Amino acid sequence: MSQSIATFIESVAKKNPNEPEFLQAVMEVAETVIPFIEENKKYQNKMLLERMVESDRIIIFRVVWIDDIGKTQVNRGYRIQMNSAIGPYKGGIRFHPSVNLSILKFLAFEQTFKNSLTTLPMGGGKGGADFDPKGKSDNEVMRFCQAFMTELSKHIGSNTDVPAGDIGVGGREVGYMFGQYKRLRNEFTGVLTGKGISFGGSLVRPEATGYGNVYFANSMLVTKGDSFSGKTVVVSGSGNVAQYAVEKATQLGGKVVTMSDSAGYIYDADGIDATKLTYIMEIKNELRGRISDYLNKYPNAKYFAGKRPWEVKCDIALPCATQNELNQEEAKMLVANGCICVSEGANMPTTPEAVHVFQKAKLLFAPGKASNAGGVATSGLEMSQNSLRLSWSSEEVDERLKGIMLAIHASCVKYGTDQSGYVDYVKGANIAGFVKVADAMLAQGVV
Ligand SMILES: NC(=O)C1=CN([C@@H]2O[C@H](COP(=O)(O)OP(=O)(O)OC[C@H]3O[C@@H](n4cnc5c(N)ncnc54)[C@H](O)[C@@H]3O)[C@@H](O)[C@H]2O)C=CC1
Ligand SMILES: O=C(O)CCC(=O)C(=O)O
Repeated sequence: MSQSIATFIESVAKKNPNEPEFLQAVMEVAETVIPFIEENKKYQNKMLLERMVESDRIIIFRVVWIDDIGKTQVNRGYRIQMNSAIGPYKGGIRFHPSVNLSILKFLAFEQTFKNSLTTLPMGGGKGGADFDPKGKSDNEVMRFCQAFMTELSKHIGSNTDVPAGDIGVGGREVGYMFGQYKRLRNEFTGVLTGKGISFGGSLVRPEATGYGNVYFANSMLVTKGDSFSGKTVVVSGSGNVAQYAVEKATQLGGKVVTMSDSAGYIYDADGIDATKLTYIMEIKNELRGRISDYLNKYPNAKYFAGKRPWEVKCDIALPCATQNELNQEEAKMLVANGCICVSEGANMPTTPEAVHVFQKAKLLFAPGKASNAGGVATSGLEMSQNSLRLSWSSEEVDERLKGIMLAIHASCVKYGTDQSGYVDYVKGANIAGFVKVADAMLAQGVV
């Protein structure tokens, strides 16, 4: 690590103590962006990266609600408004007991670069609460969402900050939050994305992150004259992103053999086809059960409690669950087993040591800020449709999504190709994301 990177990281660490995830995300960007700044006079001595690691503002608030047995519950809510240089803050809301400032700052920082890559005018933000929707009734989730939005509504708006879903926040939660915003503000507006189709949602938004990840992985494979056809694919997670990654990978001719949740993974040697995936969607989206329930209907599959799927031999790996879910040992296992492509559906699922393993082995490796950008890009398309008061067909949205993923791939190739022809997609995504935000910040003066 160069002296300038070390000094920068040291100062960020000092100002942001006890925030390991945030520091990890900043370090990964600094490693590639600081050398780029040093080569480009235009970006020098403007403190651009120093400004980008400081949030525009952070809102932290109390969320009080009453559970089904009449007990008062208290949670902590957050919204990080990270950077609005290129558009209104945009990024999801996460409800998970692990939510804290470090995790949300890492996500908001990543989101700024990701949104820049989408080609659409969206700044970076992220929010959430340490609320655990698991085991809660529908009414409890609704009361929590209403209490959360009662405070959040003061800080967001269709031209200011437009939240959406993330872990623990899907169509149900977005619906409850939208209803409360409308009630408080008497305003029917595109203040959230991921809405239901009957009240301003976009077709293909639920599918977009998973589909987009597979489109991106496919673009990487195409650079090697390859495709998904006949490939064995290992997927982690079984939520929104994982489900649609499995659907698209299967449609493109891949055989997906694993899915997981925080308790373990299932391995189905015959492949998780469309019928089996419908069952997983029922387990996860309606019954809100565990991935192990898959064996109730498909007893030939195996369940590995407390384990992650990276030990399974595969050609392509799609980590779609959560941050730091794929470590150095697991990366070595994937490489040793002949994996050729890893494309992140989740945000920062691969630890920095694991990323280095993939890059050293010259694998096709895509960082989430590029490969999972299809979700927020389609949220951007939802915002456009809301502004136009129109709704586009599935085909039209999917075509635009494909076009955006191709454009992101091209940007990564432009900024990430080294002299040997190897594409460092991490470097490419970081620099391409940085350039657009930095240019806008320079044009807007010292703010
Ligand atoms: N929903 C979206 O449009 C986007 C989501 N992402 C990222 O994708 C990832 C998954 O998000 P969603 O599918 O939306 O959430 P979800 O709530 O629908 O699913 C989350 C999945 O991760 C698993 N999970 C959670 N914590 C875990 C842990 N500690 N260990 C193992 N598995 C765990 C859950 O069991 C579930 O399968 C997250 O990193 C999120 O930030 C990224 C871009 C957009
Ligand atoms: O669609 C959005 O605004 C949120 C997507 C998101 O949270 C993400 O890209 O991580």
